[in-house]
Amino acid sequence: MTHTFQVDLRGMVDLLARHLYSGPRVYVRELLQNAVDAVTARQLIDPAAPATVRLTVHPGEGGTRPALEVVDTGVGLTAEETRELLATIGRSSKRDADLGLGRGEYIGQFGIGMLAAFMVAETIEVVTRSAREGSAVVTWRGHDDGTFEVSETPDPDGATPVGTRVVLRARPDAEHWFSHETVTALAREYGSLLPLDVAIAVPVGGELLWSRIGDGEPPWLRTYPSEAARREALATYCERTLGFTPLGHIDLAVPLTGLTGVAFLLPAAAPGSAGHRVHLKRMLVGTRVEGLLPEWAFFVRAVVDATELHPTASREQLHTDEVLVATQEALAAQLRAWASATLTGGGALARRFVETHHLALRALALTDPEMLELVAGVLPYETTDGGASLAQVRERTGEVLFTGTTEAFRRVAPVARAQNLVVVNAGYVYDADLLRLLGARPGWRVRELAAGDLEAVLVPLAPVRELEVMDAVAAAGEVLADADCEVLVRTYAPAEVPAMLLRDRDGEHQRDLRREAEAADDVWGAVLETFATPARSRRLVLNDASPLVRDLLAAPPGDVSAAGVRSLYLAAVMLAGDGLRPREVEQLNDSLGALLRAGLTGGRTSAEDDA
Ligand SMILES: Nc1ncnc2c1ncn2[C@@H]1O[C@H](COP(=O)(O)OP(=O)(O)OP(=O)(O)O)[C@@H](O)[C@H]1O
Repeated sequence: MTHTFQVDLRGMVDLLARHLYSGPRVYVRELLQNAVDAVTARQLIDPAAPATVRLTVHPGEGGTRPALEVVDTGVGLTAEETRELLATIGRSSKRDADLGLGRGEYIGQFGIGMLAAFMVAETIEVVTRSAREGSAVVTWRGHDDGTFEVSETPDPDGATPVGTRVVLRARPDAEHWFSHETVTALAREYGSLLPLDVAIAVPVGGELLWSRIGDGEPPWLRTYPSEAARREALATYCERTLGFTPLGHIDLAVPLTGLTGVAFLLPAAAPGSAGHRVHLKRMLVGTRVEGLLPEWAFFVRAVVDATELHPTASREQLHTDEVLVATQEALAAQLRAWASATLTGGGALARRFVETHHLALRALALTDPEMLELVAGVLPYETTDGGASLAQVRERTGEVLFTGTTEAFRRVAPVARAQNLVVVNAGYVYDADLLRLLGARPGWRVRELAAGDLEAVLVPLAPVRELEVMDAVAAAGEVLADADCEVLVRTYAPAEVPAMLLRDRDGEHQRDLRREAEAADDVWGAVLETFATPARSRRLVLNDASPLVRDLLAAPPGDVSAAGVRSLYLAAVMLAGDGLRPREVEQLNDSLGALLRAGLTGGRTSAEDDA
């Protein structure tokens, strides 16, 4: 024997309310949408038929619950259809070629919209007269316990006009969803761009006046007396719907998916995309819809309307399919073309755009080579020669030398600046990738600053001085042997910098290898040894222009000078942005202790005291 699935309506409604829709508010959208779809269907049969939707809120009085009435001049339903469509969850006339005309023209398609109404209604009454078979008026009454009744009243003279009246009576816990203000606000929010005559009754001095919902034509499609007037109207629209005054706007159009709209430039940098305001067939889908624009487009928020994109079942996001992907690609190309034209053209907007959205521009530059060259020409970077674009740096020096972190930049900047070495601070997000890509482009030489670059511009000592300090340097080298650090003396500006630590990526790698070799067993250690070169990976460059260093080099070898060398080294490590390890903290304390005691005892160390 074959059985039919039973549906627990309360359970289904609970599921919808809690897990599919963002909340009961969508019930207004579902009603509006059914009315609009019904009117669309009637227009296809009879283009001369009236096309209106009227909403009336009936406040609860004298023990009755508040109710919302929606009357449309749509296609209506026969008795058969009401049984078939309204009482079967998942059944929709809009998907089915037999029952309707396929889903192309309609907003609905899933056959669950009516259920949404049960999130707030105890009973739903539908009184309808079909445009196709209009001899009777059908009344369908559904209850939230899952039961319904249908009755038919003959109406051969057509006293009741073709169309449908839906009345929702509030559930006791949902009466607040039926206030005039709430219904008006929700209807305006969802229906502001609907192309039909949709109006809500406003009680004025005991009378009801019809107030039209929405503007009908999207503001970006209207005609304006001038480009300036259009710009202003769009800015006002952006303020009203998105809540900010835009720096400017970018027109969007993808004919393939019937998409039109505008992307508004945010007036301040945003950490990521806040989503977009998306309409499908003029009905609002959501105010924070994801996936429409590419990820790098976080400098804009868009408002669009499309006919061929598909919603998810909740109708609050877009369904990710190939149509959406193709649309996203087309929109990405339009944003890129706008950015390219604006940046090339220069001017006030281009300046504000670069100033405000440099991070987004970096992200954009990673998406295509042409944008990369353009961004390299306009994006300001901090360099040791003041603010400049990468193209300007290349022009000045033939090559772009950069530090990969801001800490590294701060460390080398004073010395590099004093030596006229132009170094770019490429420490921001995306910079490393950007410079790597740029380096691979013809005509660009891009390189991360290496220890050798700085060393090369530091002035070597005169031979006589070199001889003078030779022993002191060798002694200092021994002090720092355990830190894997070589000691050099050079003269450089500014004299206030007594020492600096130079490191190579390569050198650091060698250092790691050596450490591993020490820890590894003999065979593996020997293999690693073959890769490691004996050179030290770090170099402490003492500045012979610094009086402090000159004193240190002139001091007799011993605990005090060793403590001095150790302190300079550890200070340089900290300045390089590296934290001290526990062992190094101990060494720093020991060195400071030695120096302090020497100072307090007039140059003698505790060892000498003991003797
Ligand atoms: N105002 C109306 N006039 C005429 N037919 C209606 C009306 N409201 C609902 N219907 C019929 O009831 C069916 C079921 O409606 P329901 O809102 O549950 O689903 P849907 O609109 O088809 O799809 P979706 O779940 O995507 O909203 C519709 O397909 C339509 O045929």
